Parts: sequence; structure tokens; C-alpha cells
Amino acid sequence: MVRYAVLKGFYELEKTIGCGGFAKVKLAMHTLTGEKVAIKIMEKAHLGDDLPRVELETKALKNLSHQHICKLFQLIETDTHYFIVLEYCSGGELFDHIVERNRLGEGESRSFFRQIVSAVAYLHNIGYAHRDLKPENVLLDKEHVVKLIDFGLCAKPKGGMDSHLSTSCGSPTYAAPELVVGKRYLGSEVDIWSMGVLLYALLCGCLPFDDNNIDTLYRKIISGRYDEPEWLSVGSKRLIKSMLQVDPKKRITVDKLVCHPWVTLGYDGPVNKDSVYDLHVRDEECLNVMSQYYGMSSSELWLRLSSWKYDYDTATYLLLMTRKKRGLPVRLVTSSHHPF
Ligand SMILES: O=C(Nc1ccc2c(c1)CCNCC2)c1ccc(-c2cn[nH]c2)cc1OCc1ccccc1
Repeated sequence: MVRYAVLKGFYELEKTIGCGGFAKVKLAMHTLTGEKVAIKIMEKAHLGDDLPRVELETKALKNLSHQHICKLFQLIETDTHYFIVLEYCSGGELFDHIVERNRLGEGESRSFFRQIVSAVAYLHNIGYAHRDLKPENVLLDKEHVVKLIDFGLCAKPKGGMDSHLSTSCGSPTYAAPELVVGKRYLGSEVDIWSMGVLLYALLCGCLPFDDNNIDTLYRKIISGRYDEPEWLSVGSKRLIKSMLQVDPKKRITVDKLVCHPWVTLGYDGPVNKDSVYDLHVRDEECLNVMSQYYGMSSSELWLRLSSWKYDYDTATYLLLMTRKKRGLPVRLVTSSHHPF
């Protein structure tokens, strides 16, 4: 049978680029715009108790629109599968970038770290915590711009960012001490700890707490003690120390991070924590191009688009917007352009 018949005519599937725990990521081309996308494919039968994570991720992604967060374009659900159509991040994982360079210099680390802080500050300000920040969840696009992924564990606590969570989740290596001992914790505080581990990985090329034995690993995390390689500057050591505080109440907050002297060194100001694009903007040029193609008026088409169903029309509109942001012509591809 044709694999993934539901995509036929809408996306040209290309190779599989990643097989995560319960998901497979395939490259594809969005037929109408010719834009490359990544499609995260999950078989419902294999998801088991991970099913709620998919709902959580898709619900979160619909409300997120930020230059350093991987954009959601379309959601497709069949009886057997979920398909999440996402922004194409051809730079791969930040993790691989660090490994192939052994470690990054302070300048390059600062550039990546500022983008991660921008994304996390945005998340915290709209009441979300990621809770699974790790190098594998930091992707790069082709210009090496940071794109945060995998909001399968993110939380938007009912009582806002001051209400405690208790679900133990995320990967132990990056998990904060309070998470590891099973205490109730604040999502924002565990994100700061994980960002401390991320910054350490950028600057040192290894992890502050690591061990094959999980109990030894937990003991190291709870102790809060880690090596400081001799190449670390005093500023770097101070910043890492302020994030890897065992007591979450002593840990630096993201609002302090955005204007921290190490983070702003060489830049003309604090990290911009706002999104450069608002979530549901009406763009006349994109609307016109689509309405001509669909043979309807812009206002009629906007009526359909502004319910944000994250269907193929949403994907087409959002992909035209990304083309526009990249200075590419805002146009749709009639079938004759595609060779097959
Ligand atoms: O576009 C994504 N990945 C991606 C696209 C193109 C290329 C590469 C990678 C690197 C491998 N060489 C080919 C170029 C891509 C986009 C979104 C998501 C995603 C968003 N929520 N969850 C997953 C995952 C993605 O990937 C996973 C991956 C696969 C292989 C390695 C590195 C990363």
C-alpha cells in the first residue's frame, strides 16, 4: 500500500533523517510552495503511554511562535498515525556541532546560548516550561540559527509559573537535583538548571554530571559538584555556577539571565525575549497569492485561515510567510513546475 497515503499530493516525502524514541522524522517538500519541511511521524500503536505527550506537544506548539522555536505548520491525524509538519532545520543538532568541534569558544557559545535564553525567556513569559532542555533538542537551521524542539514534556501549569509540578520527566543527565530526588519543583527552575548543563556542554565539550551508573549520576547531580576545566574564564565559571545551584531558590532566573554581564558581553544589550513575529498575523501579500490560487476573495480565505486549524491551508500560508521572511518570492507552484 502507498505509505502514508494521507500525504499524497500535499507533500513529496524524501528520506528519513532521524528515528527518535517513538517518532521518525522524514524530510519532505510541501507541494504548493515547494518549501522543505520535516515531518515527525508517530504510530499510535507504538505510542502507548507516550500518547499524552503528543497532545501536549501539539497543543503547546500551536501557541508558540518565536524565531528560536521550531515552527509547527500542520497537524494530521489518521486512525493509525500522527503527522506533525515542522520547520526544516538542516543544520541538525547543536550536539553534533559541539562534538565535531570538540568544544566551542566563548564567543560562539555565547551566540548559541543567547538564542536559547531568548527562546526559554519567551516560553517562561507566556507560562510554559520546556522541562526537557538538552543539546539534542536544540537544532540549527541552515544559517545555524537555533531552533528549540520537542515540547513533548513542556508544561503550562494551571496555576501559572509559580505553581509546582511533580511529574518526573526529562533525561536524568540534564535533570535538576529537585527533579532527581522527586521533590515538587517549578518548571522554570528546572529549565535554568538544564540551560546550565547546556552552557557547560558548549564551553567544555562534555557534561558536568555524567556516569554510566544511574545512581552514581544522581549522587553527582545532587552534590552539585562538577569539574571546571582550566580554559573556562572567570565569567563563564560564575555564570555556570549561578545556574547549577542545587537549591532552586538560589538559582538565577531567566529575567536575570537576559541581562547577565557574560550573556551581554560584546552585544549591544540584553537578550531579546520577545518573538519577532506575532502568532496570527494577517499578511495581505500571502493572502492575495493564496486567494487567487483558490479562486476566492482574501477576506473569505482569511475567514478560513483565522480559525488556525493547522490544516494544509495553514501550512501553505505559514510557509509563504517563511518565504517572505527569507526574502524569497511569495508564490505558489502550479503542478507544471514539479517535474514528477
Ligand atoms: O529538519 C530537521 N532535521 C534535519 C533536516 C535536514 C538535515 C538534517 C536534519 C541533518 C542531517 N543531514 C541532512 C540535513 C528536523 C526538524 C524538526 C525536528 C523535530 C521537531 N520536533 N521534533 C523533532 C527534527 C528534525 O531533525 C531531527 C534530526 C534528524 C537527524 C539529525 C539531526 C536532527
